[in-house]
Amino acid sequence: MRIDVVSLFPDFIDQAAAVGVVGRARERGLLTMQGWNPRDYAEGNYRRVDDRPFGGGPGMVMLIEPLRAALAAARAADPAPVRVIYMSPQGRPLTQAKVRELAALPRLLLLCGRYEGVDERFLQAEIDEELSIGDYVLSGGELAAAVVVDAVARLQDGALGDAESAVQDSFEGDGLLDCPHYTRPVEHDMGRVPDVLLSGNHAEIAKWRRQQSLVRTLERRPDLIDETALGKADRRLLAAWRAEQGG
Ligand SMILES: NC(=O)c1ccc(N[C@@H]2CC[C@@H](O)C2)nc1
Repeated sequence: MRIDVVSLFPDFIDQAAAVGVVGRARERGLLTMQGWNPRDYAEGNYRRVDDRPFGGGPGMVMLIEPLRAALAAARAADPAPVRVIYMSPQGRPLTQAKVRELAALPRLLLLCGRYEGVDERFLQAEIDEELSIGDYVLSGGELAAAVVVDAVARLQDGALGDAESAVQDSFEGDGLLDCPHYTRPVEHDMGRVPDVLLSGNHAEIAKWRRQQSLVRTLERRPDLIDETALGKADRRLLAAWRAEQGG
């Protein structure tokens, strides 16, 4: 997968995507990235990339032309079709389902704004979709873009050592929250590892983990689960847990 990032701080993303799973995916050629700085395409000796907003008000707005030139250069760098995404609080919320959709594409281009944002005419003309990583305002789109890069990179085939671990994550596969995880030591002043995980009984371990995911999702994020839509096995696991709780 190729990801181009249009940003006034292209190195920012590069550093955020240089370590861990994403860094390894890039080393393995599973993901290639390139940054494009609109300032490199800005005219005049001040190389302006922003200007004052029509209608007044605080702050500055990013100019169309430097963005248009940077986007054109990025498009031309590779023949593959590209999905152009603008990161902003006005975008649709990023979900794991959307991440899976994006991870399957050959190319993404992430547009990162600064200041008060981008001239609306550019967005209307050039953007395929606008995405938000959450209902809060950041000083630039770069951190939001880095989130998209991380989420799609880890889903590239071969990115995670054990492909399984991508499936067990929260929101993976069935949209439930992840179960708890434990490692050595078995005994600790903070508590003991649940016996089922020490049993070697993989069927029981899988059931316990599923039950934990169901219970945690119901307790912490009931908005993510529709109990009436659960299968018989899941309903049985919940009933058993409630019985144990004396519920
Ligand atoms: N929640 C988000 O995904 C998000 C994205 C971008 C952002 N800030 C940039 C700065 C100016 C404008 O381009 C938007 N804030 C929040």
